[in-house]
Amino acid sequence: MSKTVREAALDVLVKIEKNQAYSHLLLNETRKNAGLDRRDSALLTEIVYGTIQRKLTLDYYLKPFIKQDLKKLDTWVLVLLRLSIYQMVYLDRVPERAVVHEAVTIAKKNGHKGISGMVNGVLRAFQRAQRPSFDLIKDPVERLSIKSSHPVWLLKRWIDQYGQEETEAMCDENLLPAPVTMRVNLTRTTRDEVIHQLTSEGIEAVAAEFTEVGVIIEKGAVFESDAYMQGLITAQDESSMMVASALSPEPGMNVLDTCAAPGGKTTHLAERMNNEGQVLALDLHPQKIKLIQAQAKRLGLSSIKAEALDARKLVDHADEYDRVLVDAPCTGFGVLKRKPDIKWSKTEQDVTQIARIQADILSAASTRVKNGGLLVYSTCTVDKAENEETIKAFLKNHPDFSLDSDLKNRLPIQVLPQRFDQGMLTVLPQDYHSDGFFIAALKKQS
Ligand SMILES: C[S@@+](CC[C@H](N)C(=O)[O-])C[C@H]1O[C@@H](n2cnc3c(N)ncnc32)[C@H](O)[C@@H]1O
Repeated sequence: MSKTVREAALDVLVKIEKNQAYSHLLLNETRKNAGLDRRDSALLTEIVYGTIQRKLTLDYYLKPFIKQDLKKLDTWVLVLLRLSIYQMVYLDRVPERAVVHEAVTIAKKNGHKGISGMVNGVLRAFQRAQRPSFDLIKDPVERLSIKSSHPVWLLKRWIDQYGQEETEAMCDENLLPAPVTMRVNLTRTTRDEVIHQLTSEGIEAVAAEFTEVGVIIEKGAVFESDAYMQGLITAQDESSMMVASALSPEPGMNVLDTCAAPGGKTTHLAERMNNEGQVLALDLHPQKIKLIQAQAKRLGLSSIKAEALDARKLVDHADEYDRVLVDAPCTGFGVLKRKPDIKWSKTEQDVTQIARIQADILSAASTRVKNGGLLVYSTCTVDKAENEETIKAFLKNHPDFSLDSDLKNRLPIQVLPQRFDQGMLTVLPQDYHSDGFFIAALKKQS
């Protein structure tokens, strides 16, 4: 029997709550399998992401109506209440009566009469009551945490690293929908031509503001478009597009991309090189190599070669490269707009643990840079322990490398002065409404 949108949303959210899946992968799979039409598919995405994104606020709203500790509720009951309240508070187009009715129907199907009665009682009482003010929360960090639905430990780190004002701006930005951004494949077309083609296919697209190869999709199923199928565009955030500018590879060069899957930056590098020279793309996970190969094929980039390898083993290799990219695995705290479950699944210990892996990859990758060549380190996190501190520790142990202050001149945007520190750039999500990102350019002595 096929599922309704809310039943599908409940299934996805319960799995994510139990840390059994990543939201974007599970949502893609559910959208494919549940046979939902485009409208229901969009509603499913909105309910799932919205409920995860606003989890702490939703629990704050729920608490006055539940006698026991929320943690003692069955996971599916708590999640059902959260997703219902999310719709009542944040989705104007869904009538509240319909939300309550469907929640009660689902509760009846999944549980016993007592549970459906409780769900009915809580949601009806919530409907009648006034929402509690956040001003009732005395502690300022806790207040921001509940209001913006970010964990306290993460806020403390950000306030320490960026100050109160930037942290609040980052929290506000993280609650906004992420833009759908495409990169134009300049080996095949121009930005104007792509926008023209997309428009003729019924897709609303405009030139991106900060990068010369970016296109923002305002409406339409871009991944089903001919322009996408013909390899004229690739999904990529504007911040992430800056990495290729930082690395500035030239046609004919020998380039190494050490953490490459699914190939967003590898393909950008090959496009910038006009498909001349070679880009060797590595990734730890053999099953991800075919993702890189598929993208290279779709975009017509024969200069890309993809292989499985733990980048930490590069010390044992002999080849040297003009340009080396370490787009390191990271906590992903810069992409909370797109992947809100990261807020709840990652811990402070993860930051420390991943910073160690980043340092090891960077150190091994640096052995493959030619004299006078360039090494770029990037992440989609805003945590300084994974960014500036990783670079500073690297420079201490590698006196043959120095920060390349010319990075600023290669970037496609006017960088906010406070975000640039010698050869290191931090983009906060609120700066350009793009992903939070870090890029450091390191030059090896000639
Ligand atoms: C941030 S993602 C890379 C995204 C990619 N550069 C892009 O633009 O599409 C980090 C990648 O590093 C890979 N990875 C993790 N540890 C690695 C290691 N020790 N060696 C090589 N790749 C690794 C992960 O599998 C993941 O695909």
